[in-house]
Amino acid sequence: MLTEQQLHGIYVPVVTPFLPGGELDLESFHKLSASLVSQGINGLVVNGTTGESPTVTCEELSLLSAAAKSAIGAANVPLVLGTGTNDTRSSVQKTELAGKLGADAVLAVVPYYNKPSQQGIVAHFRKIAEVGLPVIAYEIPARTGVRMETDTVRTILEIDGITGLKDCSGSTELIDALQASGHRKPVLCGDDTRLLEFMEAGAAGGMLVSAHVCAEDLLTVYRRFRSGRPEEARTAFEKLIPLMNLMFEEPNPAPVKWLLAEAGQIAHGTLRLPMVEIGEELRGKLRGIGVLPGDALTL
Ligand SMILES: O=C(O)C1=N[C@H](C(=O)O)C[C@H](O)C1
Repeated sequence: MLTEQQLHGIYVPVVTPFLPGGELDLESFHKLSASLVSQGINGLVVNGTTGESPTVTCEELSLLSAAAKSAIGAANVPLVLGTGTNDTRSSVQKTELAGKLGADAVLAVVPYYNKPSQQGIVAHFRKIAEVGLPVIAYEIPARTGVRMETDTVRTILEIDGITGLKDCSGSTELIDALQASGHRKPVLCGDDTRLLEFMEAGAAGGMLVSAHVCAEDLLTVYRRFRSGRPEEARTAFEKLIPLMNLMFEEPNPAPVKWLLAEAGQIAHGTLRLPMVEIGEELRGKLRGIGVLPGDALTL
């Protein structure tokens, strides 16, 4: 079970590779996960936003979880499964399933689309936490359509079993307020280009789609910062920003899937509708960024 101390560093919300017909490509998933683990990442997140969770069935989640566990092997890398939906009952059922599958924690997004009140959001997280598996609450208002107030986040972080927060709120306002009021549960940054800004504000690391492509570089940034070398961390980090920006020039995970397929790290860049492949213009920009085979970024 994930502890607060383990919720630090660079977590990777791994893509869910599909075959051209849309079926799971477990072979690519296993290969990619094993490669990320061997690069020293601090946590593997399956079925997050980047994993196209709205399209993944419970049966598929079970297969992905087994493949992820096999890829992790004996490494000390926590497995986090995305179980959040906009229906509390189904989020609880998926979290129970995650427990049976041997996950170390779950990632539960703020309910999207149905626009719950702040009290409703707290009640949702209480129910999920009651399952007994560590929960990482996931704030991403640009996707969910509802923003948690700071007091709501404080209340949620005080619930037993809520281990920390993944913050994709778009600024450090929330983490600044949490730090100012003495809240110490770990916060992971989910906005790739803001990782350093968040760590300066007290974040324990990041859960970042870019880590598929530059895990070792992000780990270098993280370690330099944590060992008291912020300027060296910044020098390394700034080199990654153009790549990170391209990862969001079309909706995530389409850019990263295209790049991983082009680099031969997954067999196909297939997405499930309503996500579609990136266009020619972005392909050209990604080809020019210097991360395809033989072009590794060096910090
Ligand atoms: O899947 C995730 O976890 C992430 N989702 C964010 C998004 O898709 O907007 C981005 C972040 O890098 C990780």
